[in-house]
Amino acid sequence: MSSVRNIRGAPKSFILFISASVLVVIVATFLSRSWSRLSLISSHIQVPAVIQSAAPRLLSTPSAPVKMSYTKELEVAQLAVQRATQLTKRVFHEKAKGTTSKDDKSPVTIGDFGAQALIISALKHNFPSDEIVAEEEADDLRTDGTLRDTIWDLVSTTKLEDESAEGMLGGAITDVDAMLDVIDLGKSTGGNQGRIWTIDPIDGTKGFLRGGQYAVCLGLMVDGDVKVGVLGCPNLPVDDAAPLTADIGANQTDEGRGVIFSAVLGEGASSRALGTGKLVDGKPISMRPLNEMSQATFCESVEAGHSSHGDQAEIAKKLGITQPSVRMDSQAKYGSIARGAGDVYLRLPVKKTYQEKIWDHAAGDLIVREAGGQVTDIHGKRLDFGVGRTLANNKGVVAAPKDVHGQILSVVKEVLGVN
Ligand SMILES: Nc1ncnc2c1ncn2[C@@H]1O[C@H](COP(=O)(O)O)[C@@H](OP(=O)(O)O)[C@H]1O
Ligand SMILES: [Mg+2]
Ligand SMILES: [Mg+2]
Ligand SMILES: [Mg+2]
Repeated sequence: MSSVRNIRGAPKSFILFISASVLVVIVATFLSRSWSRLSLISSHIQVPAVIQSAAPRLLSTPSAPVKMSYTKELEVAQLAVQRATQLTKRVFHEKAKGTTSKDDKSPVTIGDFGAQALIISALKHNFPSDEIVAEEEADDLRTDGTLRDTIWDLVSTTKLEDESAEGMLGGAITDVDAMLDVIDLGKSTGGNQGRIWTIDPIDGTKGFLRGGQYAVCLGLMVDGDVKVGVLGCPNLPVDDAAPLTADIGANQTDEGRGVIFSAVLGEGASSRALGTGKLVDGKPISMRPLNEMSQATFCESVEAGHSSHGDQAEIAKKLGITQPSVRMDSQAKYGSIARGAGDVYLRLPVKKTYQEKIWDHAAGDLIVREAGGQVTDIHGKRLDFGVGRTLANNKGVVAAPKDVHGQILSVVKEVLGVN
């Protein structure tokens, strides 16, 4: 009796509060059941395969997330390349580039050494047991104090503007001796076992010195197969649709220039503006469809000593191509055809004995293949990155859209007289 009397005697506001709470519980229960039913239905909806492959991140359902491979490797590689280009851009705009000559008479600058130090330091911080095949070594810097100190000056003052991005790369190298040791970590002999990064800190050093195109290149091979490729091209237009030219104008401004191309095996290729801090968003790239062979734009090296201009011109003529080729230094050629600014990249041997270096091709080869292209040597063999520091099993390069690669290759073989 007394309890009934208590409820009856309760204030109106208390009764209102209890009723509202009960209502909230009922509504919440209903919503949560409907949501799980909705999730169940959505997990049974079949998304067309073509859409799934184009936008795996967007269409992944909570029950079956699409797994992206090498996510950390890709992010570290892109940030490391972005940081290294900060250094190379400083040197590019300097008159004195600290150029010396290597044993093979090819040039190397303070930019090459500095970029290699910064990239290896980032890789070692994140993937300490991975091997590295890099172009440069520190021998000359150990005997030339002035050169060493100039490079240390650059390396110790180059960092990404975003703290978390810089932190991801492990921050600064501790001292000048550590820098020399870091540069020399790139001496792996390569091969087809395990994880091996390959670095070209400045590809197209001659272009870099001429005020032309160059690229900072990084690739990850696993058991001899390239899985991740990144190219930083500070002097190419950001705009994927910009007309193809290697020229950057007389006043060499950075305005509207600087692009990173990247690819992960099986996941497509993309481009994004080269920044100074965090990575900006990228967008997918693909080679352009070539309806008429006569309309194709060919890319080739500026240096006649690196690729035969005469053979290339004869091949183009036989294919009915009338436009002159676009000459461009570095792997910027691979990036340019991958985004459809050009169509075909030919690298035709000049010397029979020359072996192409893996760092000159690893990233570009993957980026073009992931953008819908095919890359082979002049015999039609895939580039083999698993036989050491050079492409000892290959001669030259033929990179073209998949559907016309065979047609171009047969003319290459005919002109060069090879099988
Ligand atoms: N005789 C030769 N044939 C082919 N490539 C050569 C060569 N001599 C040097 N190279 C390579 O050509 C690269 C530049 O390529 P490109 O002509 O497409 O710009 C150089 O890279 P580095 O500039 O990193 O040394 C170097 O490794
Ligand atoms: Mg070189
Ligand atoms: Mg190179
Ligand atoms: Mg180089």
